Amino acid sequence: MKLSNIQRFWISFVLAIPMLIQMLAMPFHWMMPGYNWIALITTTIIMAISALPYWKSAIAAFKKHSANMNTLVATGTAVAYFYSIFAMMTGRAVYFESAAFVTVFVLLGDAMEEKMHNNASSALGKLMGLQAKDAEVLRDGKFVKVPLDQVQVGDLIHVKPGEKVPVDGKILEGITSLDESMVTGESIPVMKKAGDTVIGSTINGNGTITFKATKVGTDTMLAQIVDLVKKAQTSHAPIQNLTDKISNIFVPVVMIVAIITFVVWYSFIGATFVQALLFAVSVIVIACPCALGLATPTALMVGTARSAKMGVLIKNGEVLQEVSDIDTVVFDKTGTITVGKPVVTDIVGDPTRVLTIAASLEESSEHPLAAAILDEAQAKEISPVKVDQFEAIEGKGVRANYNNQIAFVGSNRLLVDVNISQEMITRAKQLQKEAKTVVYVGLDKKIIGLVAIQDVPKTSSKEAITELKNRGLMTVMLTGDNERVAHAIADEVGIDKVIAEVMPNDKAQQIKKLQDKGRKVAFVGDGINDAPALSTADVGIAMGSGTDIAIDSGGIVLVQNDLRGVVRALDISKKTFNRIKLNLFWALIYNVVGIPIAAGLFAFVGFTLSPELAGLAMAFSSVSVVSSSLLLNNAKIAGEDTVQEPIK
Ligand SMILES: Nc1ncnc2c1ncn2[C@@H]1O[C@H](COP(=O)(O)OP(=O)(O)OP(=O)(O)O)[C@@H](O)[C@H]1O
Ligand SMILES: [Cu+]
Ligand SMILES: [Mg+2]
Repeated sequence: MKLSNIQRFWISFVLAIPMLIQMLAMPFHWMMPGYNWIALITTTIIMAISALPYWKSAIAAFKKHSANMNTLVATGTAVAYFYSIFAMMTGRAVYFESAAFVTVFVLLGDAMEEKMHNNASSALGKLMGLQAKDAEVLRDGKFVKVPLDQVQVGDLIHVKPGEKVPVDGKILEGITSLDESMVTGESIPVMKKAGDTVIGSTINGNGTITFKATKVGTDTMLAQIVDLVKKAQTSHAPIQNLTDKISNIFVPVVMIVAIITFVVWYSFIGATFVQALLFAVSVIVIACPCALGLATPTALMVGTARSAKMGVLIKNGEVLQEVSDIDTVVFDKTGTITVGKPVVTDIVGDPTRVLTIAASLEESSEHPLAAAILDEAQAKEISPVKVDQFEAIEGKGVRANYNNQIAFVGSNRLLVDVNISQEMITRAKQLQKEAKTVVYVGLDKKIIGLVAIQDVPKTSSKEAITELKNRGLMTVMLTGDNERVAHAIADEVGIDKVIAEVMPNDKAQQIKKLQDKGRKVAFVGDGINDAPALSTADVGIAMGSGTDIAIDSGGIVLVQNDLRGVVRALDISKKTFNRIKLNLFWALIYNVVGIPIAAGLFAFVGFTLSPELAGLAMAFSSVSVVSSSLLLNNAKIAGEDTVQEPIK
């Protein structure tokens, strides 16, 4: 049977109670009958079930010629324990309580960490518990209730007012509002209609919908979020390497200091062998750097869980640490700053002719601009005609044979060797200044018209960018679109710098350029075609799209398609990382101050620490570090509109 740290703590604690009573009774000169034997037996059990793992780890480290925190715990407890056995056999005073209490106190820190871990995962468990138990699924022409695990991709599901959406899917019929706060952190219900995606475990408002299941079981968004947060919580932050390094130097140094303490007290000051030994043991115990070991993981655990509740998924500790150094945020334009749903606003030239040619060519394109043109054609009841030799020219447009003539639709980069009227050029510039993307439609080496397409900024973009600028960050827009359009949109949302007319493949290169200038860059994109840019940046922030959050290239995934998530990600990461630094500082300071006291430097003013008091002080430092991490739950984060239930 393997005991948990919490169990080991309680067993040791209960067993140590007789020794506690004896310690408290000491000033009254009361001696527990048979105390030595009671202490021997209880301490032996405590050593066997609670201290042994520390000893084993210390021995394993010793064999590899290294030392760790357990080396200190093991040495301290072993010295006190074996000396006491020797003392008992030779009729001297015993110090079993030192060995016992130090073990209890070290375990207190470990047990607290375990408890915190359990709570964090049960909070995640609660998130999973939000799932519906069953679903009303269409089977053999009728909607019937089936258990959740029998729902399959493609099933048609009926959701009534107030019910939970069982799995992820796409609405086929009905209009409703959904409370998605449990997944996205957004407290305002979201309107949903046919064609929109729904997320499993969200709560239906007062409409009735029928939707088609697209993701079930472990593929659902909620399952993915839980998975991601779990991984993040057990991940490593680079600053931890520093902790390990400190421990590596620290432990041998402490052992030497302990030996010096013993020698000085015994040989030079003339203390008894036992007194000198106790000073040395106190030094070893108070130096135990377990608070140092708790500083990073506990803060990481709270920080990542907290951010997940706000719809910001930070993949690991390394990302969290990187984010706190960021000084530049680069945004993709389409779909990131803008809504990503471009609409045709103006047509220059013969509208029917221009749209017919444009739509015929765009039919084979997957570009968002193509979708806008096709929507417009459909609205005007213009049907595309078949073209041949279709060719997509990346970052420029499309070309094809239209009625045996070469036709193209695209940016001004395609305007080589073609005739264009001065009037068209002027109109194009004008439209671009209105933040509209101009697409030229050419036929047989002549521009026959323009299509102006607008993609408006999201309402939240300006606020988010202002917040980022308030925090002293430089904001940059990166786009394949025309310079004038890019500037018009940048001005609208307050972006500092524009890098326009960038070929899709060069986006990563542009980020590299900024990095070469010494900038620490975060790139925000939709994760669909900006994977290279996302992975080149120091931190890649991928905007969630629909129900898919398994975006590999981003270090951070925003569940909501909203730039305010970037601000939150930044704030939480900074706060968590600062907390880690504060924790480390306290853990270190505490050892620096504690060791001289334990070594008896203040004995001349009558101030000394017995090993068990040193153990108590050490436990106190662990407890304060854990509490400090928990306080992250209460830290204020910008834009947090709901009162969050803290994760303990
Ligand atoms: N299928 C297309 N139809 C019409 N024009 C196109 C097409 N593909 C590209 N273009 C032209 O090339 C330009 C650059 O395209 P690209 O895909 O690189 O960037 P974008 O989607 O406009 O902007 P962003 O980089 O912000 O996503 C577009 O602005 C447009 O003028
Ligand atoms: Cu410790
Ligand atoms: Mg694009």
